[in-house]
Amino acid sequence: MLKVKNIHKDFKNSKVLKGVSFNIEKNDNIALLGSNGAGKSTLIKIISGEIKSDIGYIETSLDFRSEVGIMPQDDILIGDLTVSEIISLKLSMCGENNNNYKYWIKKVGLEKYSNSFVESLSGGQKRRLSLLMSILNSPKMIFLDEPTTGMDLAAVDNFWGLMKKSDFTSVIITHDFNQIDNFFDRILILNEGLIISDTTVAKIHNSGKNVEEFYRQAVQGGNLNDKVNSN
Ligand SMILES: Nc1ncnc2c1ncn2[C@@H]1O[C@H](COP(=O)(O)OP(=O)(O)OP(=O)(O)O)[C@@H](O)[C@H]1O
Repeated sequence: MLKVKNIHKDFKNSKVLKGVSFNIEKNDNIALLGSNGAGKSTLIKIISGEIKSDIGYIETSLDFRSEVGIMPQDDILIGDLTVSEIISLKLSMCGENNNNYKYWIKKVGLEKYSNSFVESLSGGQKRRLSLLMSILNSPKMIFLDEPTTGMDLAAVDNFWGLMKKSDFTSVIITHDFNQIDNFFDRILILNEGLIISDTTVAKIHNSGKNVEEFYRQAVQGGNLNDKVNSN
């Protein structure tokens, strides 16, 4: 569905991405893992077109306006609109005029805030609204950058429950290792500007590890694909 080809990105003298390549196939649920500052958000911003790469390109036949949903790390919302106004705005920007959003607004638990101003929402409610904005037109593929940050426990549970019941092809940046083994089927680890591991959760489990153990070893000891694949 989408190919990431040889992406390089420098900021001033710092080489953040040094040749990142991978493919996303239909129905993949990919956890994009890496330490703070590894370049995960930068990669998502390049894929979504928010910033340009220095070298490399993205190949896809998907229409980013209507078929791809992006939830950035920082909420990009308009405070002096109401929740229902910002939803209508987003739907018209996607070229949509349907009632699908009524389904999703309930799913993220914001239905009673329809007439509230966005600026009056709490941090966790704004995060839920950002999530809603990325999925309300039922895109084929979603990129979520640390979606559960700031959410309370019930909202976090609700989020993972919603993801499990939905059939988005997804790439999610998360540090929530409690959920990774249950939800994702594929793991990408970004380390020092490169993908050091692109493997399946099934292979990790077959090697007798959980994803957290695999991740810790990968970032400490380099590429573990071979070790997992040989088991
Ligand atoms: N606009 C920018 N100008 C200069 N440096 C930047 C810019 N955006 C990101 N960086 C730097 O690029 C590096 C990667 O940042 P990025 O936000 O992509 O990391 P991340 O893996 O998403 O981290 P985290 O897990 O903390 O969110 C960091 O060192 C950051 O300071």
